[in-house]
Amino acid sequence: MANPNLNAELREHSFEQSLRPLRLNEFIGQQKIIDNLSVFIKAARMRSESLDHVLLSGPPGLGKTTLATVIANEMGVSMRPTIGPVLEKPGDLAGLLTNLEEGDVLFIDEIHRLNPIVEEYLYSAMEDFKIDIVIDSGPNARSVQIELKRFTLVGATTRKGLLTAPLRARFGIDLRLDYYDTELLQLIARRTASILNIGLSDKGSFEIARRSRGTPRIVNRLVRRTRDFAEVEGTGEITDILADRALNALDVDSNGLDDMDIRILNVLTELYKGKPVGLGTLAVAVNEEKGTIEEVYEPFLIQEGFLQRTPKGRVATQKAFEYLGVKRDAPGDLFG
Ligand SMILES: Nc1ncnc2c1ncn2[C@@H]1O[C@H](COP(=O)(O)OP(=O)(O)OP(=O)(O)O)[C@@H](O)[C@H]1O
Repeated sequence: MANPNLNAELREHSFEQSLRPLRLNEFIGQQKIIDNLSVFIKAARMRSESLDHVLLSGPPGLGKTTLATVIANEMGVSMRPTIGPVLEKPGDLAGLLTNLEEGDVLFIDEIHRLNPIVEEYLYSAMEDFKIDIVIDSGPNARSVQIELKRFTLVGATTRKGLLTAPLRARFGIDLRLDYYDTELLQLIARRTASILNIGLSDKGSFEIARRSRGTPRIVNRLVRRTRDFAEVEGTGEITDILADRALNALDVDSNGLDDMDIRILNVLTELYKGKPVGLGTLAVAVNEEKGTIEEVYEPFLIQEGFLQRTPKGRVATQKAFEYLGVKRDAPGDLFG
């Protein structure tokens, strides 16, 4: 039987693909990264060399996969995508590497989740464009060196801190993507609306942008969802009033906090009353995975000043108490 979650994921994936900027000049925002990349790409092309290996880090949905595609397109080469944990054994990596053409981009998403043994093989591939693989086993086992064509590894990670030092050191270009401001997200919303062929007023794009957690992927999702409301209920144009109604119906609050953000803050303010809470305890309390809390929810809540990470655990800030309208205990009672 068809898996409805899988179908929804596939639809979401092909929707994302259709909106992906393909060239540097279509990529909105992250100006410093784009300026630097265009110099590195131009220089590599002038020397007819492959681009140096690139590490892209930052929270999900900010454009790491998109940038890897853009890099390949600008270099005029193909991109072979894979995901760190999919490469279970050195042979999986060798298979990929030996199929690359000169200058190709190998994109490894979630590179912090590479199997350590596979990672070791990657070192010599990145540095010397060679890998040693062991063939046969027992007394016949022997190591064979395979020469690779020069390629560019683009690694993406939401958790740069988890990368080992030797792997990090092998990337010549190290770029960190940051959350986008509202103005840039408005541009992205307009671009998406025009691709989807739906009207979007200025105020409508502002309403969507400011409620998108600084994230292009969320802008795109909200444009698509508000379009449904506009088509079914309205005049076919996304206005601020319609966007507000649609986003409220989708449980996206006026600051872009969603249901899980609010649950996390509720646990920290109401249940633990501003005391530090360990990640594991928090994860159980909100019924979400630790990694998802760390990679998806916390960075935005920290950036917006709702949550702090302390050595003793996660703590809600005064702003969080005020935002939720939760009364704070007197300071003397705090750690009692
Ligand atoms: N700067 C941008 N301009 C326009 N659209 C963008 C931009 N950055 C990302 N997007 C859009 O946002 C969506 C998500 O981007 P992408 O998949 O590249 O994010 P990611 O950082 O790789 O996420 P993850 O870490 O989850 O893999 C894509 O549909 C892409 O088209």
